[in-house]
Parts: sequence; C-alpha cells; structure tokens
Amino acid sequence: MARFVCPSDRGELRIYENLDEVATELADYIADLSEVSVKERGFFAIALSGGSLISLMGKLCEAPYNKTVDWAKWYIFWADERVVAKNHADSNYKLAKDCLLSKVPVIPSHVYSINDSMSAEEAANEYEFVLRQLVKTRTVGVSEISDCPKFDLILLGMGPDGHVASLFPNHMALDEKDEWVAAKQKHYTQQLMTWDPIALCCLPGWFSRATATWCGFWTR
Ligand SMILES: O=C(O)[C@H](O)[C@@H](O)[C@H](O)[C@H](O)COP(=O)(O)O
Repeated sequence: MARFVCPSDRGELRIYENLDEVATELADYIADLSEVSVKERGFFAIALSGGSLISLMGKLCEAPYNKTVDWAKWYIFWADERVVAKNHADSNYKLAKDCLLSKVPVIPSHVYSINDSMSAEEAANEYEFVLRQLVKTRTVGVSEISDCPKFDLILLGMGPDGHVASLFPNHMALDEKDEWVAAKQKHYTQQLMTWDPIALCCLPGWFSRATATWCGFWTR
C-alpha cells in the first residue's frame, strides 16, 4: 500500500515501500486503462521508454494479466529510442521485447519500433509519417486542442537530473513545436540519438522514479 499519496489537480504522487509494490500497482494501472481504452475506442495505444521501468512491467506477463488483458488490441510505440540496431544491448525495443513483448500475445504488426536501417533523421521522419496515418484512422487518439497524437498511456522513467524520455532539462529539443518525432543527440554521449514525440505534452502519463530511499510514481 502507498505510504504517501499527494493528490493535486495536476496529478497524484504515490510513494511505496518497495519496487514490488510499485510493480503490482503499475500492472493494475495498465490493465485497467487498457480495458477502458479498448471499451471506449477499440484500441490501446501505449508508448514505452527505456530504463528500469520496463522490468517493472514484468508482472503483466504473469497471471492474471497475461490472460485477462486484451493483448490483440494493443498498439505499441516508443517515447524514445537510441540509434542502435534492434538487437543491440542499448536498444529500448530489445529491452521491451525481451522483458515483455515476447512473453505476451501482442500482434507483431502492432509493434511500432523505430527503423534501424536508415539515418536517425530519416527514421524520425518515417516514424512521424506512420504516426500521422494512425492518428488519421484514430488507432491512436488525437488531442482535443491540437492535431497531436494522444496515446492512451505513455510510460516514462525519470532520470536523477529530472529528464524524461530523452527530454533533458533546458535542452533545445524542449523548444520544438512542429515535429512530432525528432532526432537529436543526447548530451552525455556521442553515440546515442533519441526520438521524442512532441505529443508528450498531451499525455495520460505515469512517471516512475526509484532511488535508494524511495520509489514511487506520479500519474496524470
Ligand atoms: O532510453 C532511456 O534511457 C530512457 O527512456 C530514459 O529516459 C529513462 O527512462 C530514464 O533515464 C530513467 O531510467 P531509470 O528508470 O533506469 O533510472
């Protein structure tokens, strides 16, 4: 049970005793949201990131979720990805595939990983093009205030400096207004480039942060 809950009109912060409690709460949260989205829209469009969050999703591979969740209605996207091959140890796609997607009956054609056979800029453009088609058909919802995609859920971890996905504090990518998907360099390495849907601003989100002293999440 959460030992601290702080509700506000901008969301809710919950802090738990341990990661196992967070994982259980996360699995319940995702399963409930998936059920509601499938009932209301016929689909569940979820965007993942990398980091420790993905292993927290592991409970979804277990009973009852592996049987009760309507996996065939899931459409899976990435909030950020690294410019590496899909089978590279740093790939967020590989992480999700190994920890979750290969263990539940999602439909392979509903898994929208980033194309690793082209340049970062080309892959970002292609990803945006595909997203635009899926927003047109309403497989992915659309924001009420702009034409931006509105995923049913975006799951993000938060780095120690407060970064989410590949959006770092004060990074110029935060000023991007037009593109939905951008290729850019992470400031701490020359090798990794990442994509960030600008749609992060219109999300139902779930942020997790675990440190030596606390672990919890924030929802909106
Ligand atoms: O590709 C990535 O690295 C992630 O998308 C990144 O944004 C991650 O979520 C945070 O760095 C938190 O990571 P941890 O949960 O592992 O601390």
